Amino acid sequence: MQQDGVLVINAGSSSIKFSLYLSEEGIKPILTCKGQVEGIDVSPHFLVKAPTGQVLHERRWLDSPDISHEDLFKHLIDWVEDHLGEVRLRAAGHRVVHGGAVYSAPMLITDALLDELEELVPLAPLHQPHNLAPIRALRQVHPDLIQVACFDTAFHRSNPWQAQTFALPRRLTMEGVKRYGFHGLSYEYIARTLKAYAPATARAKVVAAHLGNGTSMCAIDSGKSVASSLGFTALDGLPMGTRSGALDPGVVLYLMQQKGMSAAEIEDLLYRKSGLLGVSGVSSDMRVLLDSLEPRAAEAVELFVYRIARELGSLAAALGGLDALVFTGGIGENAARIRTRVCALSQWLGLKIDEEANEQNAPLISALDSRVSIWVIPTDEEMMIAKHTREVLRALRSRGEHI
Ligand SMILES: Nc1ncnc2c1ncn2[C@@H]1O[C@H](COP(=O)(O)OP(=O)(O)O)[C@@H](O)[C@H]1O
Ligand SMILES: CC(=O)OP(=O)(O)O
Ligand SMILES: [Mg+2]
Repeated sequence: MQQDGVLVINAGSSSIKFSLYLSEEGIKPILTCKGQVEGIDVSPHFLVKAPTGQVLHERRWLDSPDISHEDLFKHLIDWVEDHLGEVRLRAAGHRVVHGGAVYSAPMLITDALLDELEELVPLAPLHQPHNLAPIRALRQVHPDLIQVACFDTAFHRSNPWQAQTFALPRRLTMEGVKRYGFHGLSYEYIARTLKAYAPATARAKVVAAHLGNGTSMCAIDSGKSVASSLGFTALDGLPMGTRSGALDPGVVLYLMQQKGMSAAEIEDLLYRKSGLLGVSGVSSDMRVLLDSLEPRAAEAVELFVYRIARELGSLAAALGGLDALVFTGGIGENAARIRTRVCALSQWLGLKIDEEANEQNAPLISALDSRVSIWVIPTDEEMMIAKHTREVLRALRSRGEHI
């Protein structure tokens, strides 16, 4: 029997992730396989797994920094098409990092929308071009395929105006120079999953920490985002793998006026050469830093942890209290040492970790007498994209469109 499929694409700066879901009306999307090309620009590695963890396909391009995102995406899509079997591709859902001031819900992709999203490339140079390229590539080979953009900024549109506004002249705010926040698909998934684990906690005051290559934190009140650490661009807030996080804007003026740096050079410095990489001089990869004996690697880790603990205080203030902290993202889900350090610096807020549960990355890692509950929840941005894409399909069908 032929089944309908939804392809989900989450294209990042150094990886392209995909998932293929079966999509039957009234039934939760069923995952059939999940894959990713990692290490783009160094030595790409393509790996596809079944939900059981069984490896379905693997290929490496050793020392091939020249192979482009486009070539790798083509390889990925060829593999998907060869393995669709009885599945008829109904739609493709994409993570698009920046939705700007206008888009606060998943959108059906049209040429006009693509052009508008293209204008936001300067606000997310590490992500937006790679988010849009697979959409364009798929439109070329499958012009009739329904494609849906799911925005990382959308979940934060519930923020009160104070959380969205910079203290700049109003005309700039009116132009859209304001805080958008990112990692929204991840936070939406965390809010939903916490509701399943602990419904009363999910209705309370929660801070979620998405600690990955991109890192941010979000204050969630009764399931809604009220503040987050990322801003106009995905450069604000915490130090990240290669991004600086929040800076005194005077640093940018100094770099321009005293050092004569161009906008492109400053962009390169702040997006690609700063953060954990810049401070350690060793790596942007937390695993490497945690294993390193280099003192500057330890300092980079300590700065990362210090800034997370400070941000937690700030977001607790935005919430007017704190009932739960959730760790997610590659670092948040796996690095017990980082969680221990953050919680140790946050004892004053009523956090007390259970070290044994923490070592096991257990969902609930707080001690019984911790006032604030502490959780580790693996995120699933792809699942949220599949869900939103099905909702758009359903809306199109209910408008009588033949799809
Ligand atoms: N076991 C682990 N211990 C410490 N850090 C880890 C571990 N596994 C992954 N990480 C870190 O997670 C980060 C990548 O996070 P991830 O969320 O996968 O990134 P992306 O933002 O690219 O999706 C890297 O810094 C990596 O070192
Ligand atoms: C917005 C952002 O930083 O995303 P990522 O974690 O995928 O880099
Ligand atoms: Mg990520």
